[in-house]
Amino acid sequence: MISNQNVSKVYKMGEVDLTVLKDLNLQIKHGEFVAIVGPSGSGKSTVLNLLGCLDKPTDGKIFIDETDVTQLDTTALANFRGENIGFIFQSFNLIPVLSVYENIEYPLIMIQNLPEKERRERIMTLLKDVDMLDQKDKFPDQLSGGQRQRVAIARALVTKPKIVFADEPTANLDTHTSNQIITLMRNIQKEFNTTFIFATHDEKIVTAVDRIITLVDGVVTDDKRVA
Ligand SMILES: Nc1ncnc2c1ncn2[C@@H]1O[C@H](COP(=O)(O)OP(=O)(O)OP(=O)(O)O)[C@@H](O)[C@H]1O
Repeated sequence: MISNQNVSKVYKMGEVDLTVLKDLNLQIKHGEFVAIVGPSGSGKSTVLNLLGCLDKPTDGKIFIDETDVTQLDTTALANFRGENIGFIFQSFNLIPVLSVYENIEYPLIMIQNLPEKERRERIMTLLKDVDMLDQKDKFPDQLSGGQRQRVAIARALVTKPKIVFADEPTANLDTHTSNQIITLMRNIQKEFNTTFIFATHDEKIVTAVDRIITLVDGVVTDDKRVA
């Protein structure tokens, strides 16, 4: 369960304070498939960055299960992120000099001390799941947008995270490929009870999720279950 209490975020812009989130109180259970929607600049990415432990709130508390992540120092936060959280971005963020296989392997080498055999098994299973086994030795610039995003999804899942945050994961993809990617994430959610939290403008994602949280000017104005 992700739960936060009175979370706010203020960015300091020189002399000016820009408040982008006010008194956020959200609870998201394990296995939920949730979209955060709202106009550009409403604070969606900020919420993802805070709940995803990439950034700290100015005020308030964020619990992921029993851990108050706002109390962790930078190293502890990075370790917590590595063990519990995966990220998918609209720009894929693959490492250009690494092959598909190596891109997926990267978080395991960075974070977890897994034996080579288990590492290989996990990567090969995921390559099959995202239907990229025959592309495993290619480099990112030799792939289509949809293929890159499938690699990014495999990379986000290789550490077996409890929660995946996806910031506009379909923004650079055509309709058909977007639908494939959404179905892939839905299947993973069902199989592993992985929580997926999207920040998106994409109607295809909005119609696929179970819950829609609307943000306007840093405030939740609507939170509804749709499935
Ligand atoms: N590091 C930062 N420093 C200062 N202001 C920031 C920073 N990051 C975001 N902002 C501002 O905070 C507000 C919310 O930004 P955020 O990216 O969370 O919105 P969003 O809803 O995800 O927008 P979009 O749909 O365009 O991606 C915006 O006004 C933005 O300019």
